Amino acid sequence: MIPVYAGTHVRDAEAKLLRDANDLTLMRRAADALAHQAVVMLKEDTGRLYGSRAVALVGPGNNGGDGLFALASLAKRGVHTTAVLLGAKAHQEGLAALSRAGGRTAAVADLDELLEDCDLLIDAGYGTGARPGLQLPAIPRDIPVLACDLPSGVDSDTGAAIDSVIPADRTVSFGALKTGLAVGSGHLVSGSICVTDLGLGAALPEPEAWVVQGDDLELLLGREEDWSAAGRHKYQRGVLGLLAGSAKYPGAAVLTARAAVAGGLGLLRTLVPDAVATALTTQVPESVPLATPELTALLARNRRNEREGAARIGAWAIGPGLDDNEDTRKHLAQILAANTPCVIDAGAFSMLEPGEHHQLRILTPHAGELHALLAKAGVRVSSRDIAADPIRWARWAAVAYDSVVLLKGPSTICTAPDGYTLIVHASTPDLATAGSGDVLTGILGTVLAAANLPATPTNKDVVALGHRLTDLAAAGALIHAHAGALAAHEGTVSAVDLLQELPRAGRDLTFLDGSIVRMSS
Ligand SMILES: NC(=O)C1=CN([C@@H]2O[C@H](COP(=O)(O)OP(=O)(O)OC[C@H]3O[C@@H](n4cnc5c(N)ncnc54)[C@H](O)[C@@H]3O)[C@@H](O)[C@H]2O)[C@@H](O)CC1
Ligand SMILES: Nc1ncnc2c1ncn2[C@@H]1O[C@H](COP(=O)(O)OP(=O)(O)O)[C@@H](O)[C@H]1O
Repeated sequence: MIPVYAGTHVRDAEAKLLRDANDLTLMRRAADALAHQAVVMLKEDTGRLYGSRAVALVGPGNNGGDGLFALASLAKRGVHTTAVLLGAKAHQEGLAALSRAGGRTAAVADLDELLEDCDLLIDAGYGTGARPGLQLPAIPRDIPVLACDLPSGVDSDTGAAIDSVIPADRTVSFGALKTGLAVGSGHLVSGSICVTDLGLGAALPEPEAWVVQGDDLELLLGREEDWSAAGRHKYQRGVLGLLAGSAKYPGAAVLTARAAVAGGLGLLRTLVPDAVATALTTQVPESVPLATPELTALLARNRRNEREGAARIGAWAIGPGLDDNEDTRKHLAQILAANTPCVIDAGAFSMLEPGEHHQLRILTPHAGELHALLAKAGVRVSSRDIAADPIRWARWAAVAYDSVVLLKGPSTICTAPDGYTLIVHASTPDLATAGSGDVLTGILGTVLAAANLPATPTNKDVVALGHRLTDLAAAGALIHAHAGALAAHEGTVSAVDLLQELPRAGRDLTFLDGSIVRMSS
């Protein structure tokens, strides 16, 4: 897992470490790392370094300073370098270094002409010190872009980006991975990220979150595989209850059920409306229907916390395709009252109330659903605001609903009520396809059922269990993302494609495209 820090915290840590404002130690280290990546990109794109052309957008602060020192180092290696000054002032020592190395400066008015013959654009306009109101020049899409610390106009604390942001092919981030590069638009416009260690170490506060990597799966699942695992019977491998589907959305229940079964579940018990029952039995023959009278008896046993056996449902997956009506409200109330760990999605949100409870819950909204959940809790925030600061609003909902929240999107954010946060990067934009979220709910249900969590956590272990639940949520998102990567490898991705890749995804998760952030020193 890679720790993530708010950009302003990294800036504070850098300031703490420097003896005075004229100390250029860190800036030189940052500029060296930037120049190194520029060399790599120029060689990759043009096959040469000497005689190639690099243009940098240079802002008035230290970010611009990094860019000027990096250009100077490129100029010394035979690259034609030009610094386009965005503001009235620029870093003085950086300008002097560039001039000594034979580089030149130009005004924004000259940019279009310079870009006609340019092998690399370095975006060293604005970094962690950017304030709202920036406007950047348009850059043709075919020019490779290297961002200095973060693409200009990305909020390093939240990931919000201005409309004129220049998407980078690569970003060299200094000191630590910043939140603004890990989530939101910032993640989408930063390309491949390389983090350069500036030795900030103890000057940094606690990380704000962690980005999960493919090989973290076992750690997150916390599976204790000993010799007895092979001797487990199906009830010990996990029994999941499913409350899902409606005449309007029968497919959602089928997708969730199929995902749960493909994830390696012991047994699936299904509570679905008649309109869905036949489809479910035909398409998921492994599932066993659960009638209403049997549900009441089962839940009574759950309340007594009997550990295993056919009679116990270890976890519930609730919501995909669910209709808000009297029957489902009754069933939902019964299930929630039994305090079994559960994952709650989609159609169940309209029937959920904020407030405290004694149950381990994972809520899995997308930004639109989070907006509605927060509105019900008295918090007025638009889906757009949520996309601009997803960690903040996911945390609000986790507190309001006393639940782990898994906020879906290009970066999936899993957060516990105490603020513990994990980020899972999507492997492919193709994951945003109808039914993909239903598949995720099935995966999460299976992960929960297999985890053998206590039905009623005591106050003492509520924080630890919140973290465990967050880890499991991230594990589910990771498997989902990896299934997406495998399916995308074959072509475009549908929810059924994801299902087909699930058995493999859980097993061979060693890397995830798009989630790898390289750390260098
Ligand atoms: N603090 C340090 O010790 C280090 C900082 N480094 C670099 O320094 C950057 C932070 O430097 P700064 O704090 O100087 O901040 P920036 O260089 O990110 O931006 C601040 C400058 O931009 C101007 N500015 C910001 N928003 C504006 C707006 N909307 N319109 C017009 N002008 C605007 C400010 O007036 C100021 O001159 C980091 O991102 C990183 O690139 C690195 O050199 C490593 C060491
Ligand atoms: N732009 C995106 N790139 C990658 N993954 C995305 C993107 N947008 C959404 N996702 C993922 O796609 C899935 C969609 O879930 P959801 O919106 O619930 O779909 P549905 O309701 O149709 O099943 C989630 O796992 C989400 O994280």
